[in-house]
Amino acid sequence: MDKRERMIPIAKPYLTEEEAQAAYDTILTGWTTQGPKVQEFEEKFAAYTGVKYAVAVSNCTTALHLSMIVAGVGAGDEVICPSMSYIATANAIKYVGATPVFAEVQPESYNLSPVDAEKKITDKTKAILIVHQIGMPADIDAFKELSERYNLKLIEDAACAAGSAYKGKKIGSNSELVCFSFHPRKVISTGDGGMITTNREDYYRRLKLLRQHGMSVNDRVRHEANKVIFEDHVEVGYNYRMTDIQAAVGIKQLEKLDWIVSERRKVAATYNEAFKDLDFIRLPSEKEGYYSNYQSYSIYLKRDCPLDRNSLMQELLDKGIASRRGVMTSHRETAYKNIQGNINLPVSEDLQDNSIILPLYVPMKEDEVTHVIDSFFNILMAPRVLTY
Ligand SMILES: C[C@H]1O[C@H](OP(=O)(O)OP(=O)(O)OC[C@H]2O[C@@H](n3cnc4c(=O)[nH]c(N)nc43)[C@H](O)[C@@H]2O)[C@@H](O)[C@@H](O)[C@@H]1N
Ligand SMILES: O=C(O)CCC(=O)C(=O)O
Repeated sequence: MDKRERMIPIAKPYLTEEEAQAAYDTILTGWTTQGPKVQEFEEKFAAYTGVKYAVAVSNCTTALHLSMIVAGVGAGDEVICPSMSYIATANAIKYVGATPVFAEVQPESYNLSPVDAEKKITDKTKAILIVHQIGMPADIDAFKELSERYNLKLIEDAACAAGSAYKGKKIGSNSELVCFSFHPRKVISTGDGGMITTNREDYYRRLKLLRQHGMSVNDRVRHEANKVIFEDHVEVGYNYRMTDIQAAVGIKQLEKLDWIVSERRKVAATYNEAFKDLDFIRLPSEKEGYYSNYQSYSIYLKRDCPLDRNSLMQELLDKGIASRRGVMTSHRETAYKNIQGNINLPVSEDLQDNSIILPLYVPMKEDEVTHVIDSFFNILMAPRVLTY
């Protein structure tokens, strides 16, 4: 066995023979791009999240882009969002010519702070884009109240949050536009893929048009028609379709979602229990009413942690354990660094620099979990020569 095979990876999608068979069967039907499987996946996803409509797209980045358009965000507008998110969050705002205005996150949850978000509101603000970072729901009620008070649109980037819940309701049903990802680093995967959930029929209709070139009568309808029908392209749209092959996989993944989340939560609980007495770290915590799918398990290393974050990552890697740095901040990426002048986000920067994400996937064997825990202790508790 070479070293890569022995490695404990950061993540692994839970894909089985069942998903492979579903993709195989779909290929043999001869209808491979957006068609009946996409429709079935949408209906099942809408039922799962408790909304009227779901629209499948190629990934969560395109879901966010289309959501910006239907929410009416455009050139000259500002959208408040966390910098601490995968760069796709900010990019979707840029795609429509608007400006992402980065606000701080709360250190315990890695999620947008309603207090700082309110400070960033100007007369150009059109929307707030909240992110349920690494699967932990953001403070949705506070943002609903804020967006109502200032007459702003509220959009949810739930890329990481399929299967998470807020005050007893699945993420997806709490606001007008909620965007999901099925990238392989997420809890369920269709290879790549995305979904938008909404209760608004007008949004639903426009999203369906926009994802397929603004086509008034789609190919499937024309295919099945026994009368000649011609389509019109009613506005400039996009090719943001999900394929039927992906949707067939998604249907099988959705059936497993609650089970996958419960398995992920068991691993998170084992980590929490093992590390609970280490004073120099802060563990993830769920407030009352918040239910995380633990898309990632992130630990914050406090000032008195015996080892810096990057050295800890390297020593874990030397023991065959992959880890990742804390969630990135967009304002420190080259693409955003210079466009909005000096941005001061000390909490986000500190979290990015001093957090570490540990492996978590399904099925994670008991000896793998134990190896991560033991290695974490051995590395951090090893006697060290003090260099100061
Ligand atoms: C939430 C964010 O998480 C991810 O950031 P990250 O730094 O934690 O993880 P990444 O290194 O990008 O995740 C890739 C890891 O996810 C696992 N993986 C397993 N299968 C795949 C795959 O097919 N494609 C990719 N890209 N990754 C796959 C592997 O362990 C691989 O190393 C990013 O992929 C972002 O795209 C994502 N939004
Ligand atoms: O592009 C990526 O690496 C991840 C972004 C994502 O999750 C998505 O667009 O669905």
